[in-house]
Amino acid sequence: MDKLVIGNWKMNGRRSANGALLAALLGETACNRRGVSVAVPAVYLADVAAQLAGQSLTLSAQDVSQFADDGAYTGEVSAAMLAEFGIEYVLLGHSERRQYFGEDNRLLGAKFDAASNAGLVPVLCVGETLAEREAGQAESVIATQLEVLLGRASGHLVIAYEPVWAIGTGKVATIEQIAAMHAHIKQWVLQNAKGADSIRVLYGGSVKAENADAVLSTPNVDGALVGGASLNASAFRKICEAAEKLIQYGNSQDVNLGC
Ligand SMILES: O=C[C@H](O)COP(=O)(O)O
Repeated sequence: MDKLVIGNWKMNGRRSANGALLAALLGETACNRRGVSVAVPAVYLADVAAQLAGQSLTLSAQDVSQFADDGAYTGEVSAAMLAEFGIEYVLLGHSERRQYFGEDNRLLGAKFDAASNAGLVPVLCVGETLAEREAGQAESVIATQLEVLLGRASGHLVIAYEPVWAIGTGKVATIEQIAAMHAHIKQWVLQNAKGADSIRVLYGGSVKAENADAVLSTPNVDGALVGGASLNASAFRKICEAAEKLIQYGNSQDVNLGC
């Protein structure tokens, strides 16, 4: 059973510290393997791509331009440019980008198409705020965010469920909350986005070394999107080890949704 782990560095890093962190991760078989990736700030892509050359740990991006073709889009980074650096996954619609940059379904649809057409694997991030959850709106909010996939689902979909109230707070969602929402997401995709060959749903929101086993062994959790802990080699290694252990021994609790 695959357990994808993506470390999202967010807007963190300096060249020397990045090199030391990656050197530590590359020395760990649990981290330097297919199924583990680091999403780094765009300015460091060349550095990191060079250091990861020939390694199994892969490079991912945190965003991509909605404009597919080169042109007068100051400050943007196109999917074709990312593809030149061997990018595997590209995060789309992270809650921080929705919050600070107003990313909505229309924009994310264009980003999704640009990424897919360039051969990158989009990771569509969805998540509700605490107010939405407390109002009983969590599943409807997620369903609305998933509508980006309408007419676009094909190949191997990756979705990251990241309850906004669990990001960076140390307040990880309960296993029951995670299990319920991951099943909801997979059912929604099965019913509304029938073109998908497969769907993986990652959990993100205060995943740490101490909770990784429980989170990753939750039904319908296919991996983790890790923020803060990905900046610490020891913590990230322990999360990757938890994922690797489950790959070896399997996790047959997942609901078979036939996709
Ligand atoms: O992309 C990662 C998520 O925002 C989770 O971040 P966190 O692990 O620091 O809570």
